Amino acid sequence: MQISQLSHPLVRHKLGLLRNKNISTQKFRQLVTELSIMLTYEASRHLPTEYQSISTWCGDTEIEAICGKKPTVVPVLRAGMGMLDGVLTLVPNARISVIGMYRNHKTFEPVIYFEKLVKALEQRMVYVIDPMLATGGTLIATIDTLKQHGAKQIAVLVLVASPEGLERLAKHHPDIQLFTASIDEHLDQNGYIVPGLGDAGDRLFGTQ
Ligand SMILES: O=P(O)(O)OC[C@H]1O[C@H](OP(=O)(O)OP(=O)(O)O)[C@H](O)[C@@H]1O
Ligand SMILES: O=c1cc[nH]c(=O)[nH]1
Ligand SMILES: [Mg+2]
Repeated sequence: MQISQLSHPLVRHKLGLLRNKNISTQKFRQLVTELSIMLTYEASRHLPTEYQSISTWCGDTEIEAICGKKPTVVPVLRAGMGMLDGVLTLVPNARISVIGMYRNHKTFEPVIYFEKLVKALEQRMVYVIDPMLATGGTLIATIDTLKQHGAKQIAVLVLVASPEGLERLAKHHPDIQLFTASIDEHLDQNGYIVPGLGDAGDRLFGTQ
């Protein structure tokens, strides 16, 4: 699995702001959007382009345009929804495939409760978005599902990843790319990332 941890000062700064438990729900959402834009910028680096002829004020010229089937972005409900605006800011024509999954509080096993995917996944770049990669169970199950439906080129965008979750995900899905703003210290006994962000879904939706 190819792992990219963003080292840009804006990413480090905004992630630091996000870790503060005293920020408002509105501020938390805004920072998640800004970080998602930067993750998308990195993750979309390898989209293919082709040359096209256009007319300009000074005559005809060749420009580069992104080509191929439109990418699909896959927010993992709920918390992944918080990253969607950021991704669509840079890739506004992306198709949206939704997977709903929550983690059982005792076993940490993922439970799938919604699935609506776009067609022709095998021809698209697939961007999976979820702020937290903790035990890795949710993303392993999400990618299992996407591959069963034909997805081949998969990149995962997370804000914070645990070393334990990364190792597990890499074992199950060595062929994917992963982009993260931070690889944190460890998981605690409740399956939370330390220092992490706390419960990202609750902080985004204001349900804590
Ligand atoms: O790597 P894992 O151990 O599987 O944990 C990570 C998952 O847990 C959180 O979702 P949660 O279950 O809290 O659902 P929510 O998004 O509805 O809050 C988070 O958004 C991930 O989807
Ligand atoms: O630290 C964690 C782990 C799982 N889900 C979260 O929202 N935060
Ligand atoms: Mg949650």
